[in-house]
Amino acid sequence: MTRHTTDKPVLRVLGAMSGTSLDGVDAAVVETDGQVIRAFGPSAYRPYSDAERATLADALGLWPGPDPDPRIEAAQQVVLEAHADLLAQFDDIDLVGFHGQTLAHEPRGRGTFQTGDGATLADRLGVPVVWDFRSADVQLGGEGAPLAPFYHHALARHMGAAAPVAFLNLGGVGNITWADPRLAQPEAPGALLSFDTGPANAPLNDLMQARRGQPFDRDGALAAQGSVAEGTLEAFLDNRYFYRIPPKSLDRNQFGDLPGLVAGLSDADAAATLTAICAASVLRGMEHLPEPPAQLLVTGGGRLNPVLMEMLAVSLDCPVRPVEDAGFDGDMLEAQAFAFLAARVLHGLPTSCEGTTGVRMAVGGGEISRPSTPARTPA
Ligand SMILES: Nc1ncnc2c1ncn2[C@@H]1O[C@H](COP(=O)(O)OP(=O)(O)OP(=O)(O)O)[C@@H](O)[C@H]1O
Ligand SMILES: CC(=O)N[C@H]1[C@@H]2OC[C@@H](O2)[C@@H](O)[C@@H]1O[C@H](C)C(=O)O
Repeated sequence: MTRHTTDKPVLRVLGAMSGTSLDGVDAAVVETDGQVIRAFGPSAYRPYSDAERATLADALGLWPGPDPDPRIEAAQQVVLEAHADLLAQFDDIDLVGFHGQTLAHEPRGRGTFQTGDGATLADRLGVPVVWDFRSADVQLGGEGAPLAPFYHHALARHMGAAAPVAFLNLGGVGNITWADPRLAQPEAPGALLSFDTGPANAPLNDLMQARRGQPFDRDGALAAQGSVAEGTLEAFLDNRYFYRIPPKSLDRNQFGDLPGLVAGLSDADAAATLTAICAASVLRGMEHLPEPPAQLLVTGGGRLNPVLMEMLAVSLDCPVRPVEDAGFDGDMLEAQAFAFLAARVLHGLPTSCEGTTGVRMAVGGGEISRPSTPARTPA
């Protein structure tokens, strides 16, 4: 499919994201030339089974070494099968953007590691796959994350925004993007600033699993019954991460054992305090933005938590809204981002820059794997 909007062909790209919450794989189609969003296509979700999630959780924090590690191999297999299963359901796809599952992230140390073999996936699907999006950025001195900001910039322009917009993603970890749509190119100095804000849902999920045997605090129901332990919150906010100048990024468990920090509290107070820890991290992050945004658009599962959204709304000066208010899909926005980024990689365009990851020069990260045998054409 080759329709032209700018100087690059518009492709029908399928993006897939397996996030830090370990809940499942999101997949979504975007029609794009990597610069302009032509249309949003279908999407689908494939949850991990409890056994698959346990296999992934077992491999968190592991790095590939000289000898194969069976825990990493098992995680890689889970990621491959879940993606092959889900992505095969889509028709007429020109290109796949495959994020994989982050197992470890240490940009100032050992690097960044997303498990998932794009070459095998390309063979299985019979479609070219762009993958390993983060390594090149880290190799050039960047944080390797967040990478959705170039897509956020395209969304801000797509919605016709005339003033800076902030996008807040509340997944397992939180990240924020300040995007100025008045600048046409995302890599232009001043067009973007982004960074990870702190822990978002991951510690609350871990608490719910440990204390209630539930995967998350649905609708903030437990937190709504509790009170925030202000001393614990203050102690948490002492962390030097909040004083670091962005760009900056986080590993899922970099703040240590947060459920342990609230161990002495009742279930409800512990949930309220971990929810407040997420909101307060965002407030700290907002202080680093170049100027207050006209609005804060919230994506990711945390936007569905009314207690968390209320904590944000009462403390911020700008309107706080779910991305749906701007016509976007907050469940699929990151999968769409990796579709958009895949198109950029294929077209030789950058996917990160100094304002998004701190990388020295704008870089297009991602390996392109083409199927080694042509796709079967139906008889
Ligand atoms: N109705 C709800 N009420 C409260 N929390 C919710 C609700 N729905 C989802 N969540 C939270 O959102 C999480 C999933 O968010 P999301 O799918 O954005 O994460 P992810 O993509 O894995 O994360 P990341 O962006 O860190 O990679 C769930 O684990 C849960 O904590
Ligand atoms: C290393 C890594 O996988 N980071 C994820 C994680 O989940 C949220 C936050 O931490 C963000 O930095 C990033 O994902 C999003 C999709 C990003 O790169 O924009």
